[in-house]
Amino acid sequence: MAFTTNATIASCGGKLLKLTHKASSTNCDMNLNLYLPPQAQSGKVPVLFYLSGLTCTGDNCAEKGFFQKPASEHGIAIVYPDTSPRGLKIEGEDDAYDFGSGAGFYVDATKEPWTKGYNMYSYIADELPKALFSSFPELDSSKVSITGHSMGGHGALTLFLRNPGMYKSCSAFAPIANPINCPWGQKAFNGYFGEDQSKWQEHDATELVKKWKGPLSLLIDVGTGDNFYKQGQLLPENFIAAAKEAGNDTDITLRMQPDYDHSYYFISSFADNHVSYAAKFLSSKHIL
Ligand SMILES: N[C@@H](CCC(=O)N[C@@H](CSC=O)C(=O)NCC(=O)O)C(=O)O
Repeated sequence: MAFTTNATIASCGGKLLKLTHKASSTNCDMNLNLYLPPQAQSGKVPVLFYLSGLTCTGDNCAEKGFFQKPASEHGIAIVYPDTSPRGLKIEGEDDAYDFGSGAGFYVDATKEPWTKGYNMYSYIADELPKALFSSFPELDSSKVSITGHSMGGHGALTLFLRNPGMYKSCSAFAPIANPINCPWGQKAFNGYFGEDQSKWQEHDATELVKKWKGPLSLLIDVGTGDNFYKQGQLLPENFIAAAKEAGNDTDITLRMQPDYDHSYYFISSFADNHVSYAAKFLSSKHIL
């Protein structure tokens, strides 16, 4: 068994499993939470990955995101991964909230010493799903969607746009939508990639959407009271403008939610909408 189950917690009629496994891409043991809805006891269930933001582990959203209730109603499993490797003993790893531990940015670092395990792109896109699908036969590997918050919203958008067909749908809460043009993204990309701007562009949702071919559906929520939005860390308008310019057949819904901030009060207020959105695409009846 690839995973150790540290706890099994009853939640909304299903089970929240607190798991640990040894990951080669991140060069350390990784913790995560997996929510199995009640429907998983009698058949395969679709899977929604939730990527968390800066400073988070898989616990923040599992505890206060309010995803389990709608996931139980729709019969969807939720995967809540960690946001970086931990304890690699890289100098400076724990010095800042927005770089290193808790801030893996869902990229594979190309700059030393971060190459030692800061490979959250490969971990989320490849190693973790493979491990989960081989250990949990109740998870349907053909029906996978992705969502995320802030740094995790950037992760959700970029993984979706870089891997056409891998995910049935994508949505995001307050995503860092144009990291190459905001302080958080510039710090992270400079740290993980160095000055190679081509690498930066490969992990920028606004650059990636310009190259997207064919129809594109997305749901994005941002709060008008979000201080990080006001400081120019999120830049959702740049993403929308790039998608329009690219002339794609787009169905991108950007909802500016009045007064909401960047916190889990915001996420929990719209979690049911994002699970329902994924459910529509994960349903076998939905035609892509
Ligand atoms: N401590 C920092 C801000 C950290 C923060 O707000 N993290 C957000 C995600 S921000 C983008 O990725 C978060 O989800 N925090 C966890 C929580 O439970 O709220 C500062 O003071 O600026």
